Amino acid sequence: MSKISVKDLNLHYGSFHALKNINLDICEREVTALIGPSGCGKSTFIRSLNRMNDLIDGVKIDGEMFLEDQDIYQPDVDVVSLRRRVGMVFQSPNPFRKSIYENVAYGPRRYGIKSRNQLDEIIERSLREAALWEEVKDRLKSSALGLSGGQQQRLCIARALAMEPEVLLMDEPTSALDPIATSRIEELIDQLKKEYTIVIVTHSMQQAARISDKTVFFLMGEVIEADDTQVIFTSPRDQRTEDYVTGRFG
Ligand SMILES: Nc1ncnc2c1ncn2[C@@H]1O[C@H](COP(=O)(O)OP(=O)(O)OP(=O)(O)O)[C@@H](O)[C@H]1O
Repeated sequence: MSKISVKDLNLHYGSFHALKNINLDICEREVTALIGPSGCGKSTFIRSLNRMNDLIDGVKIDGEMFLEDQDIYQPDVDVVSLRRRVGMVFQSPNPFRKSIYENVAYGPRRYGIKSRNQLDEIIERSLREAALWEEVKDRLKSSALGLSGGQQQRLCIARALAMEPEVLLMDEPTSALDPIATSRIEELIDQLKKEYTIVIVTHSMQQAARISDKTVFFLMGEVIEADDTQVIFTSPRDQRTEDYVTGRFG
């Protein structure tokens, strides 16, 4: 079932046409990988899924983007609650200069949850879901900055999960991590897709092939091909997709 449906989406940064007529469905409880060469618009597209581009001066966006039955670009949409439904994890782990506990409690507190018991429950659930609980349960009050890079990234995932999102956007979440930390995050993504719809930008073809159900190939602001990951990597329809996934791209 389609969770997000994008229709004729165009995005301009000033006079630069960064996303060109994008039409795409993102399925519920699947991992969708966005691939393509540097500058093709992957980050721009993933940021448009929770209106993060609204924060940039001079951006113009046309088209429709439905999250279930709501067009998220309608003027009456509450962007704060949209970002609650569509959470985001960034390229470099960016925990706050606070304790592990307070990092995860930050969002729920801002939404007015004050009860210690309720917060404790949210923190434990989120850290468990992010496969970090066992490693940190005895030092929840210690600084998040004392964690390893991979643990910090799982903490950022826990922070996003604390808001009970429906969709999780991940922009190159493992590019700053070593292979072991990367494989832990990949295993985690595989678990999380049982409950969440996940969209991930990756520069690694192997990663896209390993973890995603669907793959979308972007080139110069256009979607060239979107299909089952297996199809994209074994029998793509477009020559440009084939050239890219086989590493022949100039
Ligand atoms: N804030 C901005 N203002 C103007 N142009 C921008 C802005 N952000 C991105 N762009 C341009 O839009 C195009 C797409 O950029 P984007 O970051 O989405 O690409 P990408 O595929 O994610 O690249 P990479 O893989 O290198 O991260 C690029 O040409 C980039 O220079």
